[in-house]
Amino acid sequence: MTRGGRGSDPRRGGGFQRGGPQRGGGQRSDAPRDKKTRDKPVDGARSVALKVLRAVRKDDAYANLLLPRLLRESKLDPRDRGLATELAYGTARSLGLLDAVIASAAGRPVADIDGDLLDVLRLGAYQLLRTRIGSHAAVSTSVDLVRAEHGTGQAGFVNAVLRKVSQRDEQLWIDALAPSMADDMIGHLAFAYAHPRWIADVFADSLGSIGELQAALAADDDRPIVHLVARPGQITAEELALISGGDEGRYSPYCVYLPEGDPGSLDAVRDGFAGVQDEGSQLVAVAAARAGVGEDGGRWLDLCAGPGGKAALLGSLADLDGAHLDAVEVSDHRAKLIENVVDGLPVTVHVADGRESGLEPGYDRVLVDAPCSGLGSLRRRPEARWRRTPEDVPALVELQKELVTEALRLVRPGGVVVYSTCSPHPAETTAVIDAVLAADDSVEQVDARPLVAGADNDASVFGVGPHVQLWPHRHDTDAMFLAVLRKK
Ligand SMILES: C[S@@+](CC[C@H](N)C(=O)[O-])C[C@H]1O[C@@H](n2cnc3c(N)ncnc32)[C@H](O)[C@@H]1O
Repeated sequence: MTRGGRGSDPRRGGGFQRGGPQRGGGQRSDAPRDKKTRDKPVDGARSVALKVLRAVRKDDAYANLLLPRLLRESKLDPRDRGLATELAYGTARSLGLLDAVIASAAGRPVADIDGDLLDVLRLGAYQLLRTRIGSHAAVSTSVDLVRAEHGTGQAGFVNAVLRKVSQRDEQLWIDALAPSMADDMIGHLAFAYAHPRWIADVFADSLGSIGELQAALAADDDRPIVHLVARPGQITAEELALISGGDEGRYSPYCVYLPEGDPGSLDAVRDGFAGVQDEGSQLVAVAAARAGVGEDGGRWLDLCAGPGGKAALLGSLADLDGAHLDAVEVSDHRAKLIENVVDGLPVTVHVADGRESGLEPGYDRVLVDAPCSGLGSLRRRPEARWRRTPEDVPALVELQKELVTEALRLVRPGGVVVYSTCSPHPAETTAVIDAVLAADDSVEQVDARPLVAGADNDASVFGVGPHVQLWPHRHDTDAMFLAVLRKK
């Protein structure tokens, strides 16, 4: 490992002011690099992870969309692909914790560190604090990445900061930097499990106990296994489990858990008999298809349908039932994505605002899978927790209420509206339902639990009802919320 020049090793005590490296380090340098250092090969898995982190920071990229493309284009072997995935997603999830540690080790706020160097520091700090990768490998590969792009001076800065980070393990850094449990339990857990404080507050409001909050935050940090949906009428979950080597789901009759392997390599997925879909999302579509409506006239509606996961499942069920699904989506691009997944099904896609779709009332079943903060799928969207802000929520709540109100106008008496969010935020879930029920006495809420429990489960695994709030730590699903409303 290169030591990075005079005074860059914090354990030797030289070159640091107030516990941090020299002020000059970490700022962009245009100094020419010599060919020898520039050409030193860098680690392939870490390069891919770094590209993802950089695109997330600079271009607002989505890690879970970009990484699979970069992996396909790379020549990495399966082991290195796994490492790149762990490093890109793990680092993107842990940013708040990593930045606090880096700022302390560097002796300056991360906002004062060059963004490109900060990406490398985050990647290195993640390896040091949250993986079993040895500190020598974590530091030296980070130094190589910087040297290849920026030359020896900046590499020295990164070397110095990471060596300082490596002097404590994660728990010691948490002890040093997080609020104490005695003073601020939620603040402590938010820091330790790398969640913004406001999200930990929201989860605490919804869960009501510190023990459960800790379990929920920890579950967001676990890498979730892939859930497959077996499209009804095309393949059964039993068959899909057999050919994929997975296990049938606990709640959804169409779900298969795929603990390992690339779902894209399965013929059933390539041929459209199966898809990737969280079991919680499947249950929303299942509830919409199962809810009692008396005689079903076969007019079904999905009012917020893009990119089409639930529309594809509902469309398959509609096909088996002799029904037809109208799928509304405001975004042209996302409407095209729906078209791709409902090909051959009795589904018509409409590009329209769900609040004024122009569709005729009289639907038997309407699904409102509303645009929301997405706080329920943080484990599947690594960087999302650091992008969302509490200020995003009020406008979403307004839109959610307007969409349910319109859905209730479009449903016939005796028909049902299923309202769902991929968020456990009480403002987006129970408060929306309470407001709708208070405003319209022609609407009643139906117990959603028996609709999702399946034959083998007691409805009480979904709480006290009448709505269902799923959680990763309780149900191994995304934290989907669903409520079923019937027009009297
Ligand atoms: C949570 S996503 C729906 C996910 C979808 N049901 C699925 O399973 O794939 C919400 C969708 O609503 C769309 N949307 C947002 N505002 C809308 C509006 N006013 N009318 C209709 N769709 C809207 C968004 O573009 C987004 O595609």
